Amino acid sequence: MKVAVSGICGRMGQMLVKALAAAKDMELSAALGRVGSAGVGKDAGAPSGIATGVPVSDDPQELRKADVVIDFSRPEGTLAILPECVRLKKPVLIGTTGFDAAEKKAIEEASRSIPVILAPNTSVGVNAVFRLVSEAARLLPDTDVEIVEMHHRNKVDAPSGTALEMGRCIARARGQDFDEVAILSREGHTGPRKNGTIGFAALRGGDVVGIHKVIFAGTGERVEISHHSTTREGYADGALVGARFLVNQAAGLYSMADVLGIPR
Ligand SMILES: NC(=O)C1=CN([C@@H]2O[C@H](COP(=O)(O)OP(=O)(O)OC[C@H]3O[C@@H](n4cnc5c(N)ncnc54)[C@H](OP(=O)(O)O)[C@@H]3O)[C@@H](O)[C@H]2O)C=CC1
Ligand SMILES: O=C(O)C1=N[C@H](C(=O)O)C[C@H](O)C1
Repeated sequence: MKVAVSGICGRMGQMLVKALAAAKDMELSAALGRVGSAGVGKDAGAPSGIATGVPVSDDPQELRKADVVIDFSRPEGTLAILPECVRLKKPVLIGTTGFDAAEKKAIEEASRSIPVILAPNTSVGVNAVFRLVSEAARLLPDTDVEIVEMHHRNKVDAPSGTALEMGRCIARARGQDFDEVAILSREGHTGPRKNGTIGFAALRGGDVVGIHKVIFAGTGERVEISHHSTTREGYADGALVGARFLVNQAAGLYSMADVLGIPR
C-alpha cells in the first residue's frame, strides 16, 4: 500500500517515516511539507537521518502517487490538501487537531466524496478511554467533570483535540450539547461552578508527549480516569491501522472507534 504523509517534517511526520519503514505491507510514496519549508526538496527522512528516497514536496498533486493519505500538520495544511484528495479520490486519515467549525464543515463536505477518518488521537489506549469516560459519565451523572491535559512546550492548540473529544463523549453520554456546557478556560472572578458544565485546563511544558485526565468530582469522593503517552509510536501505529481500514471503505466520515470496533 502506497502512503502519502502530509506534515512530513514534523514530529508526527517523522514518526510515520519510521513506522512505514518498519511496515511490510506499506511504503512511503509521497511526502508533503509546508510551502516554503526548509525541508522541501530534501529526503523525507532527513530530519531523522533515514534515507527514504522520497523527496519532500509542497505540491499537493504528489498525492496521485498514493493509495491513502495521512495528515498530521496544521488546519491550514489539511485544508490545502483536501480538495486534491477529493479530486484524486484518495482516502485520507486526518490526525491534525485545532480545527474551527468552518474547517470541520469542509472536512465533512469532503467525506461525502471520499472516505475520511478524523481522529484527534490515533492511539488504541486513548480510544479505549473515550469509551471509558462515556460509561463513567452515565454512571456518575451528578458529578462535576473537569478535564486536565498536559503537552510539550511546542504544541500550538489548546485544549488538545483529545481533551475536547473526551468532553464531547461525556456531553453525548449525558444528553448535553457540548458547546453549551464546555468551559474551555477560567480566569478572574468566575463565580461558583455551574452544575452540568465540563471544565478544561491545558498545561504546556518540556517534552511531555501527552497526558489526559478526566475527573468526576462528587461530594466526598472523586473518580479519575487518565491516559499517559510516553512515546509517539502509539499515534503512528494507530494511524497505519486507520489507513489500512480506510482503503476498503466507501465515502464517509469515520472515527478510530469505527476502525477499532469500539462501541460509543
Ligand atoms: N491524532 C493524533 O493522535 C495526534 C495528533 N497530533 C496533531 O498532529 C498535528 C501535528 O503535530 P506535530 O507533528 O507534533 O507538529 P509539528 O509542528 O512537529 O509538525 C507539523 C508539521 O506540519 C507542517 N505544516 C505547518 N503548517 C503547514 C501548512 N500550512 N501546510 C502544510 N504543512 C504545514 C510543519 O512544517 P514546518 O516544519 O516546515 O513548519 C510541520 O512539519 C498537530 O495538530 C497535533 O495536535 C499530534 C500527535 C498525535
Ligand atoms: O500535539 C500533540 O502532541 C498531540 N496532539 C493531539 C491532541 O491535540 O489531542 C493528540 C496528542 O494528545 C498529542
